[in-house]
Amino acid sequence: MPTTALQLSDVTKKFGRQTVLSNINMTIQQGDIYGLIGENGAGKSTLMRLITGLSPLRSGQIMLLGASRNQAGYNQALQRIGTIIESPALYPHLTVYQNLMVSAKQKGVANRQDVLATIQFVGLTEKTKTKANRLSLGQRQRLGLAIALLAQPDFLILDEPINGLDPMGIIEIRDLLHRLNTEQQTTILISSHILTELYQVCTRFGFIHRGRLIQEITKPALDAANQSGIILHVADVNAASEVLDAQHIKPFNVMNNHQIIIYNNTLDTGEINYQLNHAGVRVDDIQTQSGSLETYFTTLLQKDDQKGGAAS
Ligand SMILES: Nc1ncnc2c1ncn2[C@@H]1O[C@H](COP(=O)(O)OP(=O)(O)OP(=O)(O)O)[C@@H](O)[C@H]1O
Repeated sequence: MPTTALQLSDVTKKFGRQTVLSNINMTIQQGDIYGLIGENGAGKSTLMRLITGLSPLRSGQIMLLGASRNQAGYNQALQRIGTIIESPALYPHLTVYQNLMVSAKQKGVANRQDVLATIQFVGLTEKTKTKANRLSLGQRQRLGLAIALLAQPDFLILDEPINGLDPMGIIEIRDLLHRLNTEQQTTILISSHILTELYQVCTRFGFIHRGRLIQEITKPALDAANQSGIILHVADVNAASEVLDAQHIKPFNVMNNHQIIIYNNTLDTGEINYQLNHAGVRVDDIQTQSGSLETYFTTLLQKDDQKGGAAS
């Protein structure tokens, strides 16, 4: 039986009259790398701030590593997590080593060897004596990650940790997270707008839209759902939809004025092309492809919008 690392039950958050999070129910098992996906303003950071105690919880329940958000034990649970929420808070005029030492002292884990080992782990050994304000954005992100890792957390909560990194930097952070997860069984909650990257890193996904968690799905289930897709570019999506309906070609989704996705790439594209042409619908392009996390996400949002979903 997997052990639950984090459980949110009916978590709602309001700023004034605006409901920013609405009845969030979310589960992260120990060992998960859980990707939190949502558009700008969907509520990802707010959720992470609630979990990490940076924002008061007034409605709902959060259980973190067995401790309830409303009880004293929660502070001990928080000591077992490492976080990057928004930009890592660094002392610009202190060196990499000094920044880490300050944090290590605050966390009660100040030990020169451990600090140096953490610097090495995130690939900053050459920058040990460099001041934080002389680091590149990617190096600052890595320093932030090093600070999060100092107390050897069981659980990492990372809000946009690969923001602004170059491709090599992204790969390095990906490897690092994989290593933490496999070698130290660290559970990870991570948000990013770079969905191709999240897809590579995560074992589960949660999709948040306008403050509601509209779906949680494991990577294998996502792959299964994503397996097939025929992308049609047509002159008239309404006419094309009628033909697809009439021919019982389904399921499909109209993506925009010119694009339809048929979620079944075992169908014969030549036959579909023929049927559409036969009905007088101009087909500009037709191709099969494996679905991406991005396609899955945008389709999910569109379906949710069609249902009229909103937090308030
Ligand atoms: N302190 C605050 N006071 C009032 N409104 C806030 C506050 N913090 C966030 N919000 C609002 O809550 C909503 C969700 O913001 P949040 O930062 O959680 O989104 P996000 O999903 O992290 O977005 P992004 O991807 O852009 O970082 C937004 O509409 C935002 O304006």
